[in-house]
This record gives sequence, C-alpha cells and structure tokens, in this order.
Amino acid sequence: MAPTVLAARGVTKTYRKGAVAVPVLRGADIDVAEGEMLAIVGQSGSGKSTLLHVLGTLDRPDEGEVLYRGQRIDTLSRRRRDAFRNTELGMIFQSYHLLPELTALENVLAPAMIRYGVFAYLGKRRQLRERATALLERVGLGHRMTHKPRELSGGEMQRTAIARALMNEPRLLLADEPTGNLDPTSGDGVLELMRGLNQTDGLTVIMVTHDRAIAALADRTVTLVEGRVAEEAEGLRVQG
Ligand SMILES: Nc1ncnc2c1ncn2[C@@H]1O[C@H](COP(=O)(O)OP(=O)(O)OP(=O)(O)O)[C@@H](O)[C@H]1O
Repeated sequence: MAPTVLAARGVTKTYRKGAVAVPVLRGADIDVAEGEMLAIVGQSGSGKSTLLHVLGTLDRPDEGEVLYRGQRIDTLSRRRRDAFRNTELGMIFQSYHLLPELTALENVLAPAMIRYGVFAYLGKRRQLRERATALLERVGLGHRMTHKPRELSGGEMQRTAIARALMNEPRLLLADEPTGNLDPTSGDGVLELMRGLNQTDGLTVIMVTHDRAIAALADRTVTLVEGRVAEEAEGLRVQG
C-alpha cells in the first residue's frame, strides 16, 4: 500500500451569506495515496470544489486538519501556503485561469518566475525556457508557443494550463472539472494526458468531476454526501 501523501481529517467548512449559514463540509476525511489517480464525485453543490480548495490550501477549513506527508499545511501562513502550492502542487481549473496577456510559453514560465524571483529567474532563463518548451511539446502544443490564450482552443488552453501546472515539477496535480468546458474529443485528450502523467510519471492526481464516466478512468472514486466523504465499492463505480 502506497503511503498517504495528502489527507484531510474532520474538515468542516461553512459559508455565510448574510444571516444564512451554509454548512458545506461536515467532517470530511480523505486519504490520498502516493501515485494514485483519485476522483471526487458528488451532486452539484455537494462541496467538491470546496474540498479540493481546502486540500490545495486555497481555502482554510473551519475545523479539522489538512496534512501533506504527515505535516499540517492548513495552519501555515499565507506566504508559506503560497510557496507550498508553487512547488508541490499543480492545479488546473474548468476555466483554465491563464493570464490573457501572456503567450502560452510565458504562461508556462510564470510559476518558475514566481518561484525563483526575477533575478534568479533571469540567471536560469535558458534552462527554464527549455523546460517550458519541452512541456508544451509534451502536451502537443509545440506549434502554439507564441499564441495568446484567446488564440487557442479550449483544449489547447487546458493543455497549456497542464504544462504550467507541471513547470515546477510538482508531486500532485489537483484538477477541478478539467474537461467541464471542453467538447468530448478535446476532453478525452486532456483526460488521456492526465492519465499518462499519472501512469508514466507517477504524478498523484486528484480530480473533481460530476461525470461518472470520467470518474471511471480513475483508480478510485469517493463521493461527497452531506459534507462527508463516502468511499465507493468497486462494483458501484464500474456500474456508474
Ligand atoms: N465563497 C463562497 N461563498 C458562499 N458560498 C459558497 C462559496 N463557495 C461555495 N459556496 C457554496 O457552497 C456549496 C458547495 O459549493 P462547491 O462549489 O464546493 O460545490 P461543488 O460540489 O463543487 O458544485 P458544482 O458541481 O456545482 O461545481 C454551494 O452551495 C455553494 O453555493
């Protein structure tokens, strides 16, 4: 059994809209094993994105703990959480979140610029550009390096976002409805790419989806029900 790389313990999260409290997570527990591809499913509004954001330190739980290799990460300062995300995690989103004024290559380089700071970045520029170029080639975008996001298709934007997520050599890829805005063919390409990164490079992947056919590509599926994480029986997942 592979060791746990990321875990949530008893996580609660309630959003407040005026006087109304909306409890979203009510004691969620999850263990993500090193090297697995895990799908998180659940009805719309069940808290899938909230859980992913908490696991990825974009959001803090009200109660409970988030652990990375056994160390608390939810209690880190904002600065250390930013650094943690920059070096250990790659994240991709349904709407890509690329910087519109930058080319595909510059978007992929951005995490390295943040990691090293401008001066150190300039010193390593050649090797970092080589890495970014190789990543874009790997995701099939060798011919789109100088295109800006508006000049790319949805599938190409998501591939660029994946290349960017890989720039700082993360151990984990967190994906929130990565194919939600894509046509089936582009979506399949993005999923194949993620599966390949998991199987060939050993990247641990956590993917939120509302689509059980997509979840069936993962090694394991968990469901969010009433703010808690329910493990699915193997047969249930296959039947979808
Ligand atoms: N920042 C916020 N402020 C207030 N309410 C929020 C906030 N973020 C999420 N919510 C509410 O929390 C609930 C869970 O949202 P979340 O996006 O985690 O669900 P989800 O399972 O990912 O949904 P979907 O599949 O529709 O994307 C929803 O009712 C949502 O309206």
